[in-house]
Amino acid sequence: MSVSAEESAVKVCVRVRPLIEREERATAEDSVPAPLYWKADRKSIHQLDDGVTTKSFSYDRVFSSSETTNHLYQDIAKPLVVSAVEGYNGTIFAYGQTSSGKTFTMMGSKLVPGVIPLSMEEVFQTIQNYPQKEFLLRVSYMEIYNETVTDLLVDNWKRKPLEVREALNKNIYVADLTEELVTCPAQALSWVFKGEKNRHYGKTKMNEAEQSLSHHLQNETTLIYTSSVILESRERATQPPGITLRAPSSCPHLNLVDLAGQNGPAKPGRKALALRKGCNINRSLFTLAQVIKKLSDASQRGFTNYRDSKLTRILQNSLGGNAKTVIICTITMAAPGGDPQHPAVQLSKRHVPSKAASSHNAI
Ligand SMILES: Nc1ncnc2c1ncn2[C@@H]1O[C@H](COP(=O)(O)OP(=O)(O)OP(=O)(O)O)[C@@H](O)[C@H]1O
Repeated sequence: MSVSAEESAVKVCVRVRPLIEREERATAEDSVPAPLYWKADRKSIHQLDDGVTTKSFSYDRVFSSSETTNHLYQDIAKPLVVSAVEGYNGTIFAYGQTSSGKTFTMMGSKLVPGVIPLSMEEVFQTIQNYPQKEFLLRVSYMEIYNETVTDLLVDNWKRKPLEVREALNKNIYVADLTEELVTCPAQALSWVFKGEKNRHYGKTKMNEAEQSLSHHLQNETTLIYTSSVILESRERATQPPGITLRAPSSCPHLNLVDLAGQNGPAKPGRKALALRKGCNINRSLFTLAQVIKKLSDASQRGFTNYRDSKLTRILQNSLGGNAKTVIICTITMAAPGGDPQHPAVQLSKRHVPSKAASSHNAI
């Protein structure tokens, strides 16, 4: 089975989150609105300098701040989840600066479920449409921290670095990664919650005031989290009793990945180790951005070196080939966009120095 040529196997989207209270005013005492650094339309975002568009970046889709998670899910994630049940590998990435809405989009809350719980429900609902197949569903949850892979479904004291290996059939796998058998969405989600709880929050040598912004700063050293649903299936045997003729099984992976916020340039107080970690964060994200660009843009040819980082090596079978990929860049209009390392800038399909850009209808 292969992804049909007319539909692109990689979709790059942007999700704009609504402004939060602290962004709505220029300063705490001020009633003046904070400046906006971006505007958006259905397929592009535009960098603003003093309200004037300076550059525009295009994507498969831009979701405005008024579009719900469910809307985003139905539009770009559901087709990929359904394909995973049908046998394609699939990966959904959330990528964005700290506090840009990755967790809101991927995990959501009880009231507004995110892409992960919605996908779990979908998987179990969709397999009902295939009574001729038997499914064996498993969940894993790993962390890539400083280019080291660990299993977040095992207790802290038992955790050790895991090796990435290649099987005889050329499939890449993480040796000894726990895969828990699941039989309903709630059970699958409970393993994801366990993995979330075991996340690694590194501490940086920032000053007290910075530490107090802990939720944001923790992400300076929070890296890459991948929860996967492994959808092993085979046709039910229809032979008379006593004859065992088993059809070959298919075993696609549905990977749901939370990528670290971008790690900015060196800040005072950060020591050498933290800097090395920064390089490794950037290695994974840089290599991923290169791979995504090559896969999503037919004009970008050449050898794709998946081996350049742990993330792309592990996801090698799920990127390109028999696979579908969606990447959701979360942004806020209130964060400056001039940095070429900005996630949305790194992953844009194309950017145009703007004149034409200002003629787009903003959303
Ligand atoms: N689309 C949205 N609609 C409404 N609120 C949102 C949306 N996206 C994010 N938020 C809110 O913005 C805040 C930051 O979002 P969130 O925690 O998801 O960001 P994050 O990128 O996961 O941050 P961090 O990297 O620090 O973990 C939260 O209070 C969240 O509820």
